[in-house]
Amino acid sequence: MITMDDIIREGHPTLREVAKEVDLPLSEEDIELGKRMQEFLKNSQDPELAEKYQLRGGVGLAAPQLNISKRIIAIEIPSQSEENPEPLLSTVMYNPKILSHSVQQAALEEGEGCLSVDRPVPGYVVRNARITVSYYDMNGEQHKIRLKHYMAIVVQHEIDHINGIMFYDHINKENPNYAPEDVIFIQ
Ligand SMILES: CNC(=O)c1cccc(C)c1Nc1nc(N2CCN(c3ccccc3Cl)CC2)nc(N2CSC[C@H]2C(=O)NC)n1
Ligand code: NI
Repeated sequence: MITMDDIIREGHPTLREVAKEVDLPLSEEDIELGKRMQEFLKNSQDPELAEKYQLRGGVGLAAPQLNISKRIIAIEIPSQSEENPEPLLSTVMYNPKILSHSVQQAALEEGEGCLSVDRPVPGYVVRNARITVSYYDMNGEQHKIRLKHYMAIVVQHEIDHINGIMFYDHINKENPNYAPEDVIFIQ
């Protein structure tokens, strides 16, 4: 199983590379990697397993964070309500691509954290509020989905990783708490 020891930290050159597209049809290896990335996220959200294996909680993970420079990201966003246990978004995206996005922007009110960054970096990470993403799933099916707010932010954070971009690259140097007038703040 993937643990924090497998996750490379800022300063490692792979985090600044543009990752390579994966070949289709997907190889067994790439399918297995996707499954392991998703399993890590689920484990990281389980209080007992996170404690037992000292995992930091995450809702997204990109292959470059495992020192694998491939365009693969895993997203596991748990349900926010007790009634509906279904996760908000649970998928592995191969060769994800943002096809279009809103002019409207959004930012997490509390700033962003990253499993490859072992320090808090305060400031607003201003991103597109809504995006249309195409990707292949682990069965090789192509999808085109529209995401907004928290889900859109998480997917943009992970797609940044396969392009060698870190969340703090987006934080305004002069004023980390800068955000456009009409930004949507996400709790
Ligand atoms: C510096 N301030 C902060 O970190 C920060 C501080 C407060 C609130 C937010 C909202 C913050 N921000 C932030 N919190 C998260 N989590 C909250 C905890 N959660 C989680 C943890 C444990 C079990 C289950 C779960 Cl669900 C996992 C997800 N995740 C991200 N990001 C940025 S986009 C990719 C995503 C990611 O997975 N990062 C590792 N940012
Ligand atoms: Ni990250």
